[in-house]
Amino acid sequence: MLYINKISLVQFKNYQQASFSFQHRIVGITGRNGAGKTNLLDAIYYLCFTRSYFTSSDTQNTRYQTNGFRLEGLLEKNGHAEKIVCTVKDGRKEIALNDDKYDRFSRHIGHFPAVMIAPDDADIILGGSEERRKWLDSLLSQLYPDYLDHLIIYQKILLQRNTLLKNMATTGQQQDHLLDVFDLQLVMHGVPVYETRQAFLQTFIPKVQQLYDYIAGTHEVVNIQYQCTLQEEPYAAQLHKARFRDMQLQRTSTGIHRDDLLFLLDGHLMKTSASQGQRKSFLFALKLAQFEILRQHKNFPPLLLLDDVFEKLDQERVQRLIALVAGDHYGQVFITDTHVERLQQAFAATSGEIQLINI
Ligand SMILES: Nc1ncnc2c1ncn2[C@@H]1O[C@H](COP(=O)(O)OP(=O)(O)OP(=O)(O)O)[C@@H](O)[C@H]1O
Repeated sequence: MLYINKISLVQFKNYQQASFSFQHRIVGITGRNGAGKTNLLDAIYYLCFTRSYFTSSDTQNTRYQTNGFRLEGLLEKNGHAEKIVCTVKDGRKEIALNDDKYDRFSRHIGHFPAVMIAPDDADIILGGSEERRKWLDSLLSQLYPDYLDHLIIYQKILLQRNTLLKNMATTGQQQDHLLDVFDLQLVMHGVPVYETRQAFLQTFIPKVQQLYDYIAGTHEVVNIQYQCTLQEEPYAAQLHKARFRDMQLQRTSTGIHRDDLLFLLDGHLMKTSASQGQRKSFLFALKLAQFEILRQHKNFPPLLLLDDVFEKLDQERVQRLIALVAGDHYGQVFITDTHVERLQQAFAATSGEIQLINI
């Protein structure tokens, strides 16, 4: 099991200094708009992922007019006490697990799995392909450390290759030998990422379908189509063929950095055809399926961070969601709402005892 027992925040977003202790499996966080409910969930997320769910800029995570922040979490994982400390000062970040500093933050990913469901998630459906890759990468990185390693190296090589293409255009100097080296490395690290994404989606889709039917309360066929240029022909051949075009474009036009996922409902593209309610149900199904996969893989449930769900779903669907997360195979659940009574009422019908924190 994974529990967070206490979190302390110093100069994190709107918090000057605060700590919160969590005694129950279900924790309700209430407070007026802008009180800092989402920021508290994000602090928990930060300790698990070494970054905010909402922004990659630590300046935005640092309280205005200060030069850094500190987060400390006391957790319990499978009976062992764990302490995570993250400090950011003058742009320098350090993360330590049980007082041991990480050389590479990516080593932390996957040890403290968590799933966040937040209002901005609609971008996964409505936004560009980058949003969908970001979501998929975050999930697969928690499952497979190798995946994250390949991805990090791939992105580094991609950047170098694109810089070379630009330099070649500026100087007029052909550097085929160097391009050959980059291409080889892109293949070495891109193909495993492609294979992992492809294989994962096969097992993932049935889970999303099952959860969609449950949350929506009706059956519509859900599908996720993986789109990758590597499906067409071997990557090495593709890079070779595209070299002239890449030189003209001054960027790498083929590879897993261009992948996309098509979300379909009854065969129609969700982005353009689904109703708002259908999209919301799908997002919950997607995130809860993610939770399910992580739970099976880790042998314990991840932390579940539910932000503003009452504003997003109608009462019937909220009640089905609450019944699900209050059940035994869910672990610690954090849920925010502006209305204390609404939160209490939602859990009243379940056996889950709720701790309420008003901020
Ligand atoms: N870097 C920062 N420094 C200080 N305050 C910040 C910083 N970033 C955000 N805030 C403040 O945090 C508040 C938003 O907090 P948060 O989103 O957690 O509120 P909330 O309780 O979830 O609100 P809602 O109910 O509207 O969703 C805003 O008042 C915002 O000005």
